[in-house]
Amino acid sequence: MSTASSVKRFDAIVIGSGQGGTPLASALAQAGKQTALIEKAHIGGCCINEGCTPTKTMVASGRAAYIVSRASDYGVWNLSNPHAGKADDLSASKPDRGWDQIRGVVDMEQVRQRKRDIVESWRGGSEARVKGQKGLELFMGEASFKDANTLTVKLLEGQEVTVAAETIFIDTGDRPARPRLPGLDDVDQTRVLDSTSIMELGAVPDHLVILGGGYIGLEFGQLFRRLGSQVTILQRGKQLAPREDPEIADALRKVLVEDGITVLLNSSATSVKSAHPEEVSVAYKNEQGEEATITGSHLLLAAGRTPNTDMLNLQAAGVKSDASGHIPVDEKLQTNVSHIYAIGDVKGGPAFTHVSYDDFRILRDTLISPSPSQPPRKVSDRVIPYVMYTDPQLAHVGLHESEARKKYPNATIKTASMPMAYVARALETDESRGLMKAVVDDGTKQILGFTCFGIEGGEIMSIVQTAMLGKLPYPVLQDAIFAHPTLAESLNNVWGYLK
Ligand SMILES: Cc1cc2nc3c(=O)[nH]c(=O)nc-3n(C[C@H](O)[C@H](O)[C@H](O)COP(=O)(O)OP(=O)(O)OC[C@H]3O[C@@H](n4cnc5c(N)ncnc54)[C@H](O)[C@@H]3O)c2cc1C
Ligand SMILES: NC(=O)c1ccc[n+]([C@@H]2O[C@H](COP(=O)([O-])OP(=O)(O)OC[C@H]3O[C@@H](n4cnc5c(N)ncnc54)[C@H](O)[C@@H]3O)[C@@H](O)[C@H]2O)c1
Repeated sequence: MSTASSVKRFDAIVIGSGQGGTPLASALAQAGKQTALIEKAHIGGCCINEGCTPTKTMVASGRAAYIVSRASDYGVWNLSNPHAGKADDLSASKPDRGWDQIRGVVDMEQVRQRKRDIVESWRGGSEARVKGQKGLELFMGEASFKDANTLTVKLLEGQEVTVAAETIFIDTGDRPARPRLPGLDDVDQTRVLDSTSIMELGAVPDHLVILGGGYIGLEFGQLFRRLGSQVTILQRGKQLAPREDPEIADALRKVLVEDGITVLLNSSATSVKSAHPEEVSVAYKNEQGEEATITGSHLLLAAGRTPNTDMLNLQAAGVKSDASGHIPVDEKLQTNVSHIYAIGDVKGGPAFTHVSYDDFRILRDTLISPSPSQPPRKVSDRVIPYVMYTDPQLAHVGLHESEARKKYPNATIKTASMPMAYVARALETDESRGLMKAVVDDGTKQILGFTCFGIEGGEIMSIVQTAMLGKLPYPVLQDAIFAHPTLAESLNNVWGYLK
């Protein structure tokens, strides 16, 4: 290993090629700032390589398997698997929905290859854009602070370089958390999966036991059920998706149970062991407080994520992190050291690609091209939507009922819940599971929050989000002409259930 004696100086350094860091580095370079982008693994960060893109690509394969399993519901023979005979053999009327047979017709290697191809093409596109950007130098290696303006980069090829800048942006994201469970390190590690390694499986697991009932546990749980695995989800809390409205979370649980997933609530894992080489067992405290054990072929760890700050040597720069390792920031994304900013998941709070990208926009509007007429937006100004890609999707924007009542104690808060079974388009397509729920201030008629747990819930939610952005009162949607029979048309009716 050789150490470079000189320091390479830049106007700005971005650490991490995540969803905010990559466009930020390009925007800085385009604004004439000599910029360094340091990335230790691959361009595009988690979203493109291990997060949104690969998971949603695989979820599409799961959806195809689901539709095949339901072919007879639509009066269609199972063309994908002529050996199975009439699609009736896989019909929804069977208690197990024919999942074992589906497993027999799923080519997991092809599912994986389709995912790899899409990831590679997205990553390649991002890489080409970064490498083609004038004024932007890419360092492939791991960065750590030497002092508040200087970083050491351990390049992937082995050498070290030292870089320095007046302004530094941290966009290092997070990684799967590994719970401290006795026995976890002693079992066959090929049977212990995280959100990255599970997408590299070449065969469908027999029985996937999932630790955690949040986004990752639920998206993968339903996906692998649809590909033919037996699935058991162990969730510590009293509901799945703990931040959601309890009515919605319960509807989600019912859908997953209907799909044949075993959901164990109020169940906290206590240890892991393996009595047989092809099995992994999780001991847990069940709802009654008794010790119980669940045994599967594989264990997916989906119990949250750990911020990538431990390797940054933040103390050398004087940057504070909190007990969880996240870097607290102010309204302008500044850390406690004024020339060092943190964006994306590493700062804590909602961990979504669109939040990291919006962090970039806030910095662009504050530091690179401020508007002469408008003050820059602040972190607290934004309303954050999100979609969990279960099927049906669980999409939400704004406040939940309990949050609205707490935030506006003197307002007349009303809520409307409408089953998706009342939506013509959902019935026609036989995809009517779930419900939508709206929260309004009935004094001002403003929409405070909206959830759609239903087919294409993300798209329906985005319509309501647009109305909220424009501060449209709900009666405007109630009386709007929507084309028939769209899913959007349901936004005429939901407000009729307000109480
Ligand atoms: C399985 C999964 C599915 C997801 N699905 C969705 C979804 O559907 N929609 C959604 O909005 N969000 C989704 N997310 C979350 C989303 O991926 C993240 O919120 C988003 O990627 C965060 O972006 P970021 O900018 O914080 O950093 P990241 O994208 O995490 O990028 C950080 C980068 O920094 C690099 N790095 C770390 N430390 C260093 C260092 N010391 N030196 C140099 N480089 C370093 C890392 O290698 C990485 O490339 C998903 C996440 C996972 C895990
Ligand atoms: N569609 C999307 O936007 C999407 C998809 C995937 C991930 N993500 C992002 O990634 C983040 C991480 O996802 P995640 O699912 O790992 O975390 P999460 O925080 O959403 O859920 C983790 C769950 O694990 C449970 N848990 C923790 N320890 C446990 C234990 N010992 N036993 C049983 N249950 C336990 C928690 O109660 C919690 O419900 C999410 O917060 C989300 O922001 C987003």
